[in-house]
Amino acid sequence: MPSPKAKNNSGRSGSVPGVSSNGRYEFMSLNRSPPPHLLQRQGSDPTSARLRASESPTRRRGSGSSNASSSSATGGQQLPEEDCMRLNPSFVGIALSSLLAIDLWLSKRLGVCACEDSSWGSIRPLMKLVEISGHGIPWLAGALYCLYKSDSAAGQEVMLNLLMALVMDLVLVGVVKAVVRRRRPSHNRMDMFATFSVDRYSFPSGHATRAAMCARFLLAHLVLAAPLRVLVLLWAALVGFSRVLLGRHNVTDVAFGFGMGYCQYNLVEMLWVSPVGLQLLLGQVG
Ligand SMILES: CC(C)=CCC/C(C)=C/CC/C(C)=C/COP(=O)(O)O
Repeated sequence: MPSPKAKNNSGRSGSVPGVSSNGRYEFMSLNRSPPPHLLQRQGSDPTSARLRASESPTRRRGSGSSNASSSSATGGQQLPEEDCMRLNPSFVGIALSSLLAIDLWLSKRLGVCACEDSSWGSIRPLMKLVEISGHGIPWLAGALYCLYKSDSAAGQEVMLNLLMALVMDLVLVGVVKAVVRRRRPSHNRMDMFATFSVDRYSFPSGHATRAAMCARFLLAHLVLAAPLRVLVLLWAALVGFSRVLLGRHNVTDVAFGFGMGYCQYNLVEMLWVSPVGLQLLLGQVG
């Protein structure tokens, strides 16, 4: 929009704002005759001409076939579609790109253990221990071991369901990573222990999904004492936070991972294998 100052100036110097053939506002002198396509757009009434000039680019573009025909008749250029998009970006687009920019900036700032030389590089070995505590292999091995050692039907049922939950988590995270294909942050060092090929992608954080899902599982079925319940929650939060500190993930990867892991537990409850189902399963296996 032309500024009020410009409008006043135009009143004094005899200039009026107009829309040029390339879609941008420009001032032209009343002393010179305007191009024919502007003459046709503005008509004789200056008020309506100003109103038309203040319309959004999209509205201007779609305000009637007469414009298109006048522009083509006069040899004026049509505004390319992608220029219109840039001139009138959607609110959702702006919100998403802003969120992405904040995410990248924040993740880079928080990646203080990304390497030994980083500002908090000295606690990197500790963060790598936290990383291993949320890795798939110790969890799968632990659940298998407990299933093997458990002598009660109830214990076997819980461990079997935990094992299935862990496998389901690996599959779901693998699928989402393969679809989204978001690269890990540039400051990440790819020195992770035992990864699949999809683990070169960062969205969502597999450690965060597992931590959230397993925390809910433990709280629902295994850990009853209040202090231990707090410890489980702290562990899950630390696993997620360590992913960003180590530079493995952006903040949004971990946030989405926590949400996804939380929802995965609902799926585990829905697909829960009961003692009857377990007997049938074991009968078929045995
Ligand atoms: C028995 C078997 C096939 C186990 C595979 C366990 C495995 C390699 C899990 C991958 C865990 C991992 C490194 C996930 C990546 O986590 P992010 O938090 O970096 O996404």
